[in-house]
Amino acid sequence: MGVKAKIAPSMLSSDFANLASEAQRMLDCGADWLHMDIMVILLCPPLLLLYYGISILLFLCCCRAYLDCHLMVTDPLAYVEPLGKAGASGFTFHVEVEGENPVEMVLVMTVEPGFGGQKFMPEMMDKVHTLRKKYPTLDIEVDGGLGPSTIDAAAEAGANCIVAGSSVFGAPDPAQVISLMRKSVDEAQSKM
Ligand SMILES: O=C(CO)[C@@H](O)[C@H](O)COP(=O)(O)O
Repeated sequence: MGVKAKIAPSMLSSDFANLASEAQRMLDCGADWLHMDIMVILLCPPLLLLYYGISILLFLCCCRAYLDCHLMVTDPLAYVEPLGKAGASGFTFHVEVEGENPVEMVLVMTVEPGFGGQKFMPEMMDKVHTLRKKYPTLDIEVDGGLGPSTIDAAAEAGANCIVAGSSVFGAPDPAQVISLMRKSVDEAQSKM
């Protein structure tokens, strides 16, 4: 058995006016984590900012800080090479995956960030596959376009942390979607 599946509904697809109850609903449906895009507050009208800001602060109080590294769609995998190995170029930040202060998770974006409901980019799976081969115990997260029709591609490439917004919040039975995605990750991990 490889790494544990962690299913993280993206709160970007939730009802923002009821953030706390939406979060609880997802936890009741079996979510392991709740994914929050902080960029959302930049898009809020000023009067709503305070309300959302307080909600988000309360929400974050219940969260564990996670040391991670994001790979945007156009970011090369070399960003997460160990420091000494890849060397640091003038404009590139390299992040240690192994060593004294390793990252705990690498997030491979599978859409351009901004909004939910976008199409999954299967070509990003090469990054996931390469990372998984190199780092068998690393938490590898994918975010964007994940749902019942795309989960197998991500799971088979080696992703174990799954961020999913519209497929979970838009489902008549979110618990069933969460469970299906967990099963796909568990099955893929059991073969690794
Ligand atoms: O960061 C983002 C998009 O910017 C994601 O967290 C989305 O919220 C995922 O939504 P779906 O693609 O699953 O609908």
